[in-house]
Amino acid sequence: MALNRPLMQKAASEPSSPRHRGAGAAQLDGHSLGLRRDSGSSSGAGSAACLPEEDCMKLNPSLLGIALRSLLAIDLWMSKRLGVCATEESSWGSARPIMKLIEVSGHGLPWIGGTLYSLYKSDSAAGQEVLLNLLLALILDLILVGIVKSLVRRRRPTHNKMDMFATFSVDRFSFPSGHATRAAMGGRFFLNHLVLAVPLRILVVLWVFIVGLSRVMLGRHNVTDVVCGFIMGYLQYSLVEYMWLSSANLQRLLELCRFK
Ligand SMILES: CC(C)=CCC/C(C)=C/CC/C(C)=C/COP(=O)(O)O
Repeated sequence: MALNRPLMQKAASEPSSPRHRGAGAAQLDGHSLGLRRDSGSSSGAGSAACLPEEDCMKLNPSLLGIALRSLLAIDLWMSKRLGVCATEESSWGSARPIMKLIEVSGHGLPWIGGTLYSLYKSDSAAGQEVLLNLLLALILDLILVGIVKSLVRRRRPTHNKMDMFATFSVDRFSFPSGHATRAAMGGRFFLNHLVLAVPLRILVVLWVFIVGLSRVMLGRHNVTDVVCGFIMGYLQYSLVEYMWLSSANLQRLLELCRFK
């Protein structure tokens, strides 16, 4: 294989090689993932034709790459079509105020504020334990979503009107949807820690899905941002359960803080 190495090195050093694209190309969107055909053909069919079969396979798009690109193309197309409340002038523009109300119901501010207020009002040890764990879960969610958003750096859909209230700078990015992670995690939290009648349990599940759908309808997110947000929020809840702080441990933690 020594004979092929210079050729392989040449191919790898082509500017059109994904490895050599700038930082902007790390952004996960339709453009950077090559929905357009590459204009530079030197690393394409032309040079691939000169290589032995196994090297050709390395340069040709893999099945996984094609599947990913197709999924992204479908995602962008579906998200654009579903973004019917993106502006007042959109086809369902009159439903925008109700969508924004749903947006507020999944925002971090009322969730964290509501939990702090309930904690202040709570006079039972069991209630305080649940609320403190919910507060920690909400903070963990903000941190994890912030980290993933700043790593993936996917831009929000072009049809989104950036008029959200109380956002962090990472919220200019869209993957994953913070509302979706919070809704999925908060929904699971409610279902597991509140004794709710069946109609209310159904309402919680419906609310989770409506929050997710409203993100796409408002044009804030692509479908995959929301689906992955749901998965991430679901898993975050499992992590919270795993790291659950009992009231005895919380007491010890508070004493430790007081001691310091
Ligand atoms: C008490 C305190 C510091 C709360 C911060 C809550 C806050 C500003 C959270 C950000 C929520 C937000 C705008 C998330 C973005 O959601 P996407 O679904 O658009 O990703």
